[in-house]
Amino acid sequence: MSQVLGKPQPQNEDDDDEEEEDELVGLADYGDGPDSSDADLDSGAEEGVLDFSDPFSSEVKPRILLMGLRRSGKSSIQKVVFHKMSPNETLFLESTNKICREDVSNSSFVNFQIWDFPGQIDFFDPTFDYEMIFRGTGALIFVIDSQDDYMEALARLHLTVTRAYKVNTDINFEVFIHKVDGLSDDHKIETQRDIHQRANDDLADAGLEKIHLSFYLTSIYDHSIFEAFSKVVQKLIPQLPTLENLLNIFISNSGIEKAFLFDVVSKIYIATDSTPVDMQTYELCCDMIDVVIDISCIYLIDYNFHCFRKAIHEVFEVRMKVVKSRKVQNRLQKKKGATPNGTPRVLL
Ligand SMILES: Nc1nc2c(ncn2[C@@H]2O[C@H](COP(=O)(O)OP(=O)(O)OP(=O)(O)O)[C@@H](O)[C@H]2O)c(=O)[nH]1
Repeated sequence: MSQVLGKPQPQNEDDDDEEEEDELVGLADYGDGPDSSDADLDSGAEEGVLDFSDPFSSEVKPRILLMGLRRSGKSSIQKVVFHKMSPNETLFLESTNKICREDVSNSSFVNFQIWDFPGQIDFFDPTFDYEMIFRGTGALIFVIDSQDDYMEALARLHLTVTRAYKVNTDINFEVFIHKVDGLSDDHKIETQRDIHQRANDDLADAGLEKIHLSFYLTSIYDHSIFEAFSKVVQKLIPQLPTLENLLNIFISNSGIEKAFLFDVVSKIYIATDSTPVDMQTYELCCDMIDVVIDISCIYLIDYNFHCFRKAIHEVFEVRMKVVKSRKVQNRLQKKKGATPNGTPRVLL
C-alpha cells in the first residue's frame, strides 16, 4: 500500500552545509532554541532563535512562515509535526516571543526552513524587516483559532497577506482553520464557509481578488494537521508532477491500490498517485509508520531485517484489529489489493 522512503541525509553533510551557510551570512553565533537537542535527535532539524533584524537574505531553502494571533496554535503545530511532541504536551508550551527558525532537512524533498512568529508581531515596527522575510518565502501559513472569535484574526490575515503579496507575488497563502477538534461536523463546515467568504470578500474589497488563499481544517489531535502540512510542502517541491507520474506507474504495474511517498520522520507525504486521498488510508499508513519507528530500533540492532519485517506485519495486523472499526475493515476488505484474509497489503 505504501512505499516508505525518505532516508535522512548523512549527518556530516548537513553539518558541513550548515557551517558553510552560517559562515557566509555571519550567523555562527546564533543561539540554539530551547529544544535544539530534541530537534537534532527527533527530526534532523536545527533550530535557532532570531532577532527581528536577522539578515537572512541569502537563504536558498524554501521558507515556510507560521503566522497568526497569539495562542492560535502555531508552535504546537510545529512541535507536533516536526518534533513528535504529543498533543497534550502542547498545553505547557510557553508563548513565543521571538521569531524561531528551524531547518528541516529530513530528505532531499523535505528540505526547508520553518519560521515560527510570535503572535504579537508588529509589521509597522521599523526594526522588523518584513520585506527581507517575505522575499524568500515559499509558503505563509496563517493559523486561525476556530474555537475563538475570529474577527481579529481575519483582519490580521488580510493585513499579513496584502503586505506579503506586495513584496512577493509567488508566496502560497495557506490558511489553517485550527483547533477544529472542538467543533461539531456541521459547525466545522459552517466555520470554513464563513472564514473563506469573509477573507475573500476583504481581498475583493481591496481589489486583490487575484490573491489565492487555500483553506484547511486542522487539529493537532488527529491526522488533519499532517495532511494539511503535506499539501503545503508538496506545493514547494518542483519534482511533484514527476513523482506523481512514477507513483501512477508503480500502482498500475503492481496492483497496489494506493501509494504514498512518505517522509517517515514527520509523516508528511511528499507525493501520492493521482487517485483521491482517502483520509482513513492515510491514517493507516501513519499508524504503520509509528509502528515501524517504535520497533525498528530493537530489530535493526540485531541486523535481522527478516524478523523486523515479520514483526512489523504482525504488529500491524493486531493494530488493525484493535484500532480500526469493523466498518473500516470491511471496506478495506472489499477493495482491490486486499490479501485473502482481508488485511491490506503493506510494502516495506
Ligand atoms: N483543542 C486544541 N488546542 C490546541 C490545538 N493546537 C494548539 N492548541 C492549544 O493552543 C494553545 C496555544 O498553543 P501555542 O502553540 O502555544 O500557540 P501559539 O500560536 O504558538 O502562541 P504564541 O506563541 O503566543 O503566538 C496551547 O494550549 C495548545 O495546547 C488544537 O489543534 N486543538
